[in-house]
Amino acid sequence: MALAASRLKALLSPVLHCKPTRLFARYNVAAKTAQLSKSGLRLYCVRMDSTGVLFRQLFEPESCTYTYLLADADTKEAVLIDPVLETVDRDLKLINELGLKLKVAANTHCHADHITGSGLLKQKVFGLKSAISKNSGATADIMLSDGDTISFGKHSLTVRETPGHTDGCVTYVTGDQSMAFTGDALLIRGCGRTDFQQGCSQKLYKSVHQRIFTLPGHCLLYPGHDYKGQTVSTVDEETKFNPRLTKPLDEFVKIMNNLNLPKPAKIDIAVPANLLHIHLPSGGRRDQRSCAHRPGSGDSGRDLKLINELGLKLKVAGCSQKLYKSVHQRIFTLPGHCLLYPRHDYKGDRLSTVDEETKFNPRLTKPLDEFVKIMNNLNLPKPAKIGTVLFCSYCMNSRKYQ
Ligand SMILES: N[C@@H](CCC(=O)N[C@@H](CSS)C(=O)NCC(=O)O)C(=O)O
Repeated sequence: MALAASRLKALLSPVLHCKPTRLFARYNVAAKTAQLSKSGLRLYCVRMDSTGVLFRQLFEPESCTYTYLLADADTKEAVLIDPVLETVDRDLKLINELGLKLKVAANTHCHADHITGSGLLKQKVFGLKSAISKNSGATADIMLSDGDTISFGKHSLTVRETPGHTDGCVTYVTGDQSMAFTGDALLIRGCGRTDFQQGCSQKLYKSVHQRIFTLPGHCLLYPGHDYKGQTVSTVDEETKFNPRLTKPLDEFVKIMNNLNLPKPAKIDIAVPANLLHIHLPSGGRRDQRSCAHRPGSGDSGRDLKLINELGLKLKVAGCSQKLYKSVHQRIFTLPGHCLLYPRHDYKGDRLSTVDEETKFNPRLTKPLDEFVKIMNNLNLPKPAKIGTVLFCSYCMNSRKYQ
């Protein structure tokens, strides 16, 4: 019993050791053992202050990602920061159990190591809005800029742009500046890597020093990941003990240039999926072509293995009916003289016109049923890189997302 109590105290120390400011004296802090993972015991924190912010820190063990749930205890309006695809059902169960109304799924950035849960959540929660920085290159219902706020009941989160790990990284700060959700800009005693996705050590250093370390010293810092079982820190702690960011800029840059971290295992899938499907079919950009241009496409065997491991169903087939409707309603309705530039051509034709295609396209001038038959009998070999490239159309077609 005594051992359990001392262990709990040790686990809670980052929270309990915060300066007991007037604000914190009002916090009722409790913690509950939540999950066991590779790296040991995990917590999720339960905090409610007298102003009525309900808070949960949730953990996804495979990518070591933290998802944060914040809600107004009176109105029950809630925001979920950085949901992960694999834990959407767990998060929704908790949200329902607590009787909350999830309003916004807010991403701190376009993740490279896991697929955001925003899209799937949008399928499951009527009226839910996704949010991400306008600098992220991704699409969402709410495209955030510095200083924007996300409200939940009488509470809000303010957006601070903190680029460096990626161009579109933001930190969400509670209205009273008692908590900040730093995504991958600042990790506990660490920081996000800067070796891909527009990463820039100089930018990251400036972001952390100017936009995070300038918050009140007692401000609790909640990172996007932790790989060692740490759950929370404070501005005071990180300005004193962060082994990278307490260094002068030139030393920081050297450290970052020599991290030699392996690429995240899911980067080839996560980045395109997150860029294109921050919100999935209910309105996201459905541009399959873009997938081919995302960095890192390559090992389709590995990607297929991962898709299987994730229990996803790869359904790469398009839908002839949808395509027919799209072309007839959205392309053939353009002016007859409109020049059409295809994405690919295998015969050397570089352009056509609406007039020409409506008259001479051997497939699309046919009635729908004939078109479907033609399409079902093309018998083309699968593109060599299908595992990587068409992951995105998987997202568009899988029943899971429809
Ligand atoms: N092994 C993990 C990826 C670990 C990793 O690279 N984490 C990123 C954040 S997710 S892109 C990072 O910035 N780490 C910084 C650090 O110092 O660890 C995987 O394969 O997913």
